[in-house]
Amino acid sequence: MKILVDANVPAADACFAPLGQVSRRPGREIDADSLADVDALVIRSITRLDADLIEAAKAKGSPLSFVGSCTIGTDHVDQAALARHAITFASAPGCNAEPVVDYVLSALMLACERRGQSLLERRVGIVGVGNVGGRLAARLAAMGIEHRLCDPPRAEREAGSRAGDENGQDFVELDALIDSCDVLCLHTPLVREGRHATRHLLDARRIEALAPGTLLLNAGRGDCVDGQALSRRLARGDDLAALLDVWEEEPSIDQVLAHQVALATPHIAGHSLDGKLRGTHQIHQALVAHLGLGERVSLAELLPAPALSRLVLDGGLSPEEALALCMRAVYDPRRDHDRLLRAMAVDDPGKGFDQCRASYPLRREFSTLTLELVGQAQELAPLLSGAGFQVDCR
Ligand SMILES: NC(=O)c1ccc[n+]([C@@H]2O[C@H](COP(=O)([O-])OP(=O)(O)OC[C@H]3O[C@@H](n4cnc5c(N)ncnc54)[C@H](O)[C@@H]3O)[C@@H](O)[C@H]2O)c1
Ligand SMILES: O=C(O)[C@H](O)[C@H](O)COP(=O)(O)O
Repeated sequence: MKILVDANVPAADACFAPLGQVSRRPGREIDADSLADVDALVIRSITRLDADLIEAAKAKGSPLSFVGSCTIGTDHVDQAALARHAITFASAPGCNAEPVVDYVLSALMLACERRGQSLLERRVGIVGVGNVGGRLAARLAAMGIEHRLCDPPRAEREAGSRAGDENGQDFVELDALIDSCDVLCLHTPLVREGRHATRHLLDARRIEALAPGTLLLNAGRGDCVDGQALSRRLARGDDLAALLDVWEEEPSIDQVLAHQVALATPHIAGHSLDGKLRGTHQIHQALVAHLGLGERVSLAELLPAPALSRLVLDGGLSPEEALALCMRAVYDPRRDHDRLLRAMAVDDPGKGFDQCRASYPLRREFSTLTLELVGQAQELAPLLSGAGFQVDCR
């Protein structure tokens, strides 16, 4: 069988060569011609697989019977159009939820430090409490950081049973969340229509309602926030800080907004090596199941050992200092902000955005670092393990 794989899918040969003949192509260049003789397609989020492309490929006689997206989000795929042609579809739920949470904690820590505030004393509102938002809530709870949850679809589904997360928190309405939190984190999918549509969920009215000093972070989808309204609000300079990983019109993002926000990153919140490999491997599993075969490679075989696996902490660090040190040892979001602004300055901005993602530096997850806590530093164990690190008390 012929398998076409986006050029930015890691471990494609290990996962797909045992199953057929693999060819690679940049995700934005996958068109009907390239699908003409392809049985299985493996993509990431930048390939817009809409009804027109699927119909055009089928009109060319494409034998396509499987599409796998190595991503959590699925808004780039018209699943109804695939179903009309009996094409099996699989995505990779949860594959990069952990690195998104690493990103959120690192970004919030940085923003709080810059403002001379303590992350541990802020109240975080989480919008969208699924794989990402749920894991964020769990880590915040373990770190003792106050948080509130907003997820109307879940609140509805779970009405009657206990609504809320594992820690027994109830869901609140978005407007109430905005009124009561000084940090707002968006982890919603892009839902274009229906009662719980998320396009411009944060519209001009809600952006106006954010109190001065609020930190607004979006790592869901760019269209969930009205970028123009946010840009107008930021232009007033009343101390709202926006931390954006996702943007409207990616890769040709609003250049004014990119320079107004406190942190601008090129849709890489989930781009740890671990998260990408989990995504590829989940699609490997889906494809072998589709073919009625067994797994050909395990995830453990794909994951290399981390370059930094152990750090020894002795006494003398405050909880905030220890957290910042350990987070930055694994992931420093300033690198991604600086890379993006540099890349957009020297090249066509859209190309620069894509280039930053395609050449993304190796990044591992908090859980790959073991912290050896010695003496007084052992008091930090609950906080540091709550943040997601492995902890070893001697
Ligand atoms: N920036 C990145 O790199 C990155 C990485 C992974 C995922 N994502 C995005 O984050 C989204 C969420 O990921 P996930 O794994 O948590 O997905 P998920 O499907 O597990 O959870 C999404 C949650 O959002 C809720 N939701 C839907 N509509 C809502 C609304 N109107 N208001 C509030 N909540 C609503 C759902 O009920 C669900 O609980 C993905 O769909 C993807 O678009 C981005
Ligand atoms: O939905 C997802 O999983 C994420 O948004 C993912 O990290 C997007 O990355 P891409 O597929 O564009 O490389």
